[in-house]
Amino acid sequence: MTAILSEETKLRDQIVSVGKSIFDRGLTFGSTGNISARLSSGELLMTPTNASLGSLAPERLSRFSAEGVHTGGDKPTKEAFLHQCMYCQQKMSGAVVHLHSTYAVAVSILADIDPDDVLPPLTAYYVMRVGSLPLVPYFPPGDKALADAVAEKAKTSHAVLLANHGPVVAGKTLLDAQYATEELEETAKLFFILRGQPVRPLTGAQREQLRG
Ligand SMILES: O=C(CO)COP(=O)(O)O
Ligand SMILES: [Zn+2]
Repeated sequence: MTAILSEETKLRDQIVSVGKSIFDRGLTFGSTGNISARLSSGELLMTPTNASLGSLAPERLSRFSAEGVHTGGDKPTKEAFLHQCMYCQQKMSGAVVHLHSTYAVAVSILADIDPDDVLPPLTAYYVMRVGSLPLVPYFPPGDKALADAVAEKAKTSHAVLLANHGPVVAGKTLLDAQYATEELEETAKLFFILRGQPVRPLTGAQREQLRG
């Protein structure tokens, strides 16, 4: 019992510190974005709706049973279904991060991107941490249809980009999900810096080497 409590306490504190770090560096703003993390019991902790990631309280995080029932804490994020879909499709995931990070959102609004894989493989770390990034068609935030559309794309990718909205990224741990989301945002920024210039993305063989 003590071990279970301490795992949960540590995870609650980690969600709060990751949220603050993300918010303080302007990677999401206002009350946008949400974070969830999975306990070894299968229960989920999630950020509450309308909460700023910069000032989360560990004891107020929403809690879900392994069966997906809200069992405690404040009213959960309106994207709770979306987070649950990511865990269903990406079985090894221990955490999911969703942000409204500016450059990734900007990419999600462009008319001429490849919906199967939005960003080119510009750097090794992008390939290592993100890999591929399918675009999920637009649905309003919190719409159950958005969660269903995410489930479809998340079958093949742990990172997806919501059209006219922002990224959703699953990771084995909360830090993995955080780092991958940050890598995605920086690559979106590079994409804009380099737009209109001839670029030399990583080749297929270079990508394979990183995956190997
Ligand atoms: O990013 C958001 C919706 O997509 C924020 O919603 P919540 O405040 O309900 O978490
Ligand atoms: Zn959102």
